[in-house]
Amino acid sequence: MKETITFLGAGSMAEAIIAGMTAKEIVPSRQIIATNHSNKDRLQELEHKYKIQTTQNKQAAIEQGTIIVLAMKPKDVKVATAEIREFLTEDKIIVSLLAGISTGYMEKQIGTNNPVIRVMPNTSAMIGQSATTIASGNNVNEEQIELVRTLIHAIGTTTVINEEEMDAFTALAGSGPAFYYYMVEAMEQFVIEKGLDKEVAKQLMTQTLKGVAQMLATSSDSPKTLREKITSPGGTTEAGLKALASHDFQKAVMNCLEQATDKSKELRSLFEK
Ligand SMILES: NC(=O)C1=CN([C@@H]2O[C@H](COP(=O)(O)OP(=O)(O)OC[C@H]3O[C@@H](n4cnc5c(N)ncnc54)[C@H](OP(=O)(O)O)[C@@H]3O)[C@@H](O)[C@H]2O)C=CC1
Ligand SMILES: O=C(O)[C@@H]1CCC=N1
Repeated sequence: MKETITFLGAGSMAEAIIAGMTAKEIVPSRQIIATNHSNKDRLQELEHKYKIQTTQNKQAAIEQGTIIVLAMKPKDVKVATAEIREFLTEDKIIVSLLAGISTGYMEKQIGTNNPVIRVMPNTSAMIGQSATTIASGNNVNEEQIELVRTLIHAIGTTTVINEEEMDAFTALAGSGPAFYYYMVEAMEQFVIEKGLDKEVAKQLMTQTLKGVAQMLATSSDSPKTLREKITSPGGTTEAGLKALASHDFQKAVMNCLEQATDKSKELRSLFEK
């Protein structure tokens, strides 16, 4: 691919995408540029690790990039876009990773007719396993969305959605890995309390999770049926599930997703002023 990709922001998500893209060699490493607010050490770390280019000169970073990835926190978007506006020629595609922030706001904030595509990846991009959703703004054509899809495909699956669905999909897939990790952390506590071998337990837990993911992806059974096939009457699974139900597990999970979805909306209302 001939594109040059500039990351404005060099934190966790930028690194996960850079790691995924460089591993797949979708673009040569030297065609990836990263810049940030002020952390020079971080830029050096990324340059060293992924052989990409880094710079503190935002003008140079933007001028060289054909695809500009906004990878700062929503709270920093106003300052960040103001800093680059004058260097944005209209041929550049803007990809926004920002949770909650709409393409409409981005278009207004940038104040040009640049195409804006909103992308919600997750940190599994690092190993090419992100479940990424994409929604396009007003100035985007099919070719541009396909280009970004191809690029994002290097970090996992890509699904084009309506922008109204983005808040809920941010909860499910953008934040989603953290919710699964949280469950594994609880299992780790159990492993510690029982004095089990941590390495053995880790291997068993990760293989179990991989198996579950594969079953969900390939089986024609619903999650409920899959669960029921494990649950012998009067058995161990039933005992465990009863304990989860007694702590309102389902309610807790639904509430977790509801709160994450609402926060995405709240970010929009907070920063889109
Ligand atoms: N982490 C995740 O799992 C996911 C994150 N996202 C989205 O990605 C975005 C980044 O998140 P994450 O990587 O976790 O955040 P981090 O806090 O890890 O990184 C933020 C980066 O933004 C940089 N930055 C701040 N201000 C500016 C500026 N004015 N110009 C250029 N760079 C700037 C920071 O630079 P410095 O260090 O120098 O201050 C830092 O490199 C967020 O909007 C988030 O919603 C989306 C999906 C998943
Ligand atoms: O927590 C956040 O706001 C970001 C967006 C999705 C995952 N991390």
